[in-house]
Amino acid sequence: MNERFGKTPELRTSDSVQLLDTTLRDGEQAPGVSLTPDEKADIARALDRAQVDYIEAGSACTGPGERETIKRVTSLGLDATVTSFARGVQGDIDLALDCDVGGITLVVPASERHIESKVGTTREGVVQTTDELVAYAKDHGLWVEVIGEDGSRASPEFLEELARTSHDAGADRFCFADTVGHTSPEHTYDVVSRLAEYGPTSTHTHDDLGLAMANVHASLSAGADLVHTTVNGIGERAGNVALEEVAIALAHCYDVESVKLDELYALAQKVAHATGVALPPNKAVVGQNAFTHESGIHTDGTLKDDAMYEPYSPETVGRERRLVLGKHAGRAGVKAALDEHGVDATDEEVAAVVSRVKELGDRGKRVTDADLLAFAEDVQGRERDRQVELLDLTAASGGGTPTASVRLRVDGDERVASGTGSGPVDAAVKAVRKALGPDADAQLDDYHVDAITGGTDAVVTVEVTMSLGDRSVSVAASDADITRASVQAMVDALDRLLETTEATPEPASADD
Ligand SMILES: CC(C)C(=O)C(=O)O
Repeated sequence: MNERFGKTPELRTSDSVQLLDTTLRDGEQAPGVSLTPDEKADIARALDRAQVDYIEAGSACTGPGERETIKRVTSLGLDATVTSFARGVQGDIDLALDCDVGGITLVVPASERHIESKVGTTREGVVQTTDELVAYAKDHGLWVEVIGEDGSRASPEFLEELARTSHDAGADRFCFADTVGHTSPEHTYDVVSRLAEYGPTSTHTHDDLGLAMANVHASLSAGADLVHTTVNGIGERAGNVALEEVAIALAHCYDVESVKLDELYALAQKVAHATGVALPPNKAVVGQNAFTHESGIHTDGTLKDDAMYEPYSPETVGRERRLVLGKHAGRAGVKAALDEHGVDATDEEVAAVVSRVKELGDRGKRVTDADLLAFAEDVQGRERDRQVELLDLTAASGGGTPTASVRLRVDGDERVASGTGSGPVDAAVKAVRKALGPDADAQLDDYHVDAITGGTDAVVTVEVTMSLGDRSVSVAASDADITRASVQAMVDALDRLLETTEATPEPASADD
């Protein structure tokens, strides 16, 4: 998949890398994140669709609720091996066994801090417990990975002793853990090389210094062949290494397959939605901007050759490329956007629209399709008759079922409709759809709210992207009332979409 000069670099020892995804355990330990059993089951299915090898579903020792959830995941019949986190006590292994897991990640203290201050034991005690518990778990048919917690602050000699003990007792793997995300790739390389001498080795990295990914690569070059990841990199504090970044880097730089790449975006969105941890726009692979081009130079280059400013195609990870307009827009991008909306424009007209787009962009505004089309109409001296206009909106919520009614002007006639929904915006949107009927059955592709000012009296801007057939438009509207801004944006988007349709949309019948 990679276009490079020379040979594909090889990972030193492993040409196949497995992933253990811990979104449902370490990811859920991110502050403010709590997943319902349904959400965990849903995410586990998505991880399995992506062909992740191991799914850490939670910590069975957390309580009865968590155990029910882990059981729910183990009962899904996934291809992945479902594991539970277990502390170094037999009771935790028994609780994991009650949940029918296929394996455990058995965590024992490795640094002096964890051995003495946290657990209150000795190195000898840790070695003996590890030996006994690995044997116990293996006797009960489990896949066992021993994790030396705080391994990056532990004595490398002691880690070696723990790795040797674990493998001698029958463990399937030993994991190097940079628990506080503080170590360097050089230290990681050194320690993991030593651990890999004793048997299969994994790596668990955190991003406190922004080095989680570098430490994964140091681990793999040093002989590790399993990486702990979380979707979108969520996890304790600054988070863990992100599954999607590990997977694409392995494929792109080393031609090593780990998971199904085209499932990554859907997976990222599912996790962002369930956890409430939004994707930063500039996030690698899954951020809104990862395949979006705005500047004139980049847009022009991309229109000439898709790969001009992209390392790999967006389809690889289940996404699409977007060209957007803003203060850096150039002629090629504006011309392409006008063509897309069926607007013919001379070079002079395109130049005039470019200045208007830049002017709006300079004021820090997002330039929507509706803005672009309005500029083009103005520059070309065209008057446009609106087909659909919002005349009035009333919405009620609080207590009973949220309801809304709208009065629209559609091709000169007034129409009134009402609807109910999960909230006032949903109810109002349903009322608009009812008033316009099936001909205006456009799909809402994106709905985005921004508060322009702080406080409860903030003006909000709602931006919607809607599509009808193969046409799509984005429109923004601002108001102090979020329902009104939403409905106005949607009505304006429908008006733009219906512009090229000859027919007047017929209202929905009572049964629709
Ligand atoms: C692997 C475990 C104990 C962990 O979450 C960590 O070390 O960060």
